[in-house]
Amino acid sequence: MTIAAPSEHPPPIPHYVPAPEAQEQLDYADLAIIDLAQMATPAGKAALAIQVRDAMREQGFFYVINHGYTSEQTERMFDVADVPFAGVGDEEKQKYAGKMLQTGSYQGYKLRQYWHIDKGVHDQVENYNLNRDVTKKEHPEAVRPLLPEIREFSKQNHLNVLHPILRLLAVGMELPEDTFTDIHGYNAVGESYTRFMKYYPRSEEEEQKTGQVWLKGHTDFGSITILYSQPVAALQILSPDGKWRWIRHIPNALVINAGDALEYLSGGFYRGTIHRVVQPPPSQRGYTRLGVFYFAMPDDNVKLVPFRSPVNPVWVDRKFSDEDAPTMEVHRKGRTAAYGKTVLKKVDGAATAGEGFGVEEEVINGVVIKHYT
Ligand SMILES: O=C(O)CCC(=O)C(=O)O
Ligand SMILES: [Fe+2]
Repeated sequence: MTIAAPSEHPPPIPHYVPAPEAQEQLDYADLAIIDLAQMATPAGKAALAIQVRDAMREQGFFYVINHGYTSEQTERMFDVADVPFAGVGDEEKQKYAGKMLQTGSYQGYKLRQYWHIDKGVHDQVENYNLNRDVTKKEHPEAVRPLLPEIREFSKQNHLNVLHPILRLLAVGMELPEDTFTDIHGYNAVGESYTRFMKYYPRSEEEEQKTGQVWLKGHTDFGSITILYSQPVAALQILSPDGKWRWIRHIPNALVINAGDALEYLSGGFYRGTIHRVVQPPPSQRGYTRLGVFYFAMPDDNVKLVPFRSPVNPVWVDRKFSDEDAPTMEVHRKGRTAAYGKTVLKKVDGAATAGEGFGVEEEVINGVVIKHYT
């Protein structure tokens, strides 16, 4: 399959109108805003490296602005993102469903009700995932004319967002600037991918049984997650003081966080921050919530062993030794196949996450994975 260059006149598609911004005063996380335009000068870059290092170590989440896409381009991507959901019928969706359990890969649809959330309640969220090499799989008919744009979008995220951030993170721990970009090749074998995600309103019964949790607290398993800010408040991060705080919408900003792979590679210098998705506040209930993401991960053959650096010579609470460290391929397959499908074991939440927290565990490839409620 060959994919044409993006056309100057992209195919017309319906416009996705998101919910209005939340009316409520919510307890928002106070996150740093990283201006990538400052990368243009050496002094700006040095200052950014410090900002990114501190933001990543203190909160684990930050915003990025001036990433290269205009508001119009971002808005168009949200329209594109809705096509696999609103523009494809149920039967065709089934045909392109991902085979997570069999392949450990997310490519294709994750249909509604696939993940178990709590007390027999399953999720109400659809995903459509595409490898940055969009020719790796077949796509539903309505998506095919949009592949040139989606491929450009992945490339933009990989080269103009992910790579600059990885350079700043390497400098932040006094490693050569290309330490992390070298193992996140755009053309290498690996699964960095674009995800479109649509949450649908749930029934009152589902909300009650799950304590309004749509997606349990978790860390992402890749290295960096890029989320395109959208208006429906629902994403919360576990702040350093142990409180869940909301992520505020900043138009055309990106929300960035680290996942487990970066924690392993940095020897715990940067950590995967726990986040979850809950029912939106009353003023935004009854709307769908459309998400656009780029999930980045190291190349498949990368062994997830820490890079020692002058600021981080040893890793004290590491989960496995160098010899036992999995490759990214093994790590992602284990996490993808198991997610939402295994029986979780309840553990003493107060001891791990603080008073009032429920924690459940599962063991994947010998590593304990926690889920927080
Ligand atoms: O929908 C969101 O805002 C976050 C989703 C998320 O955490 C994930 O897909 O890993
Ligand atoms: Fe996540």
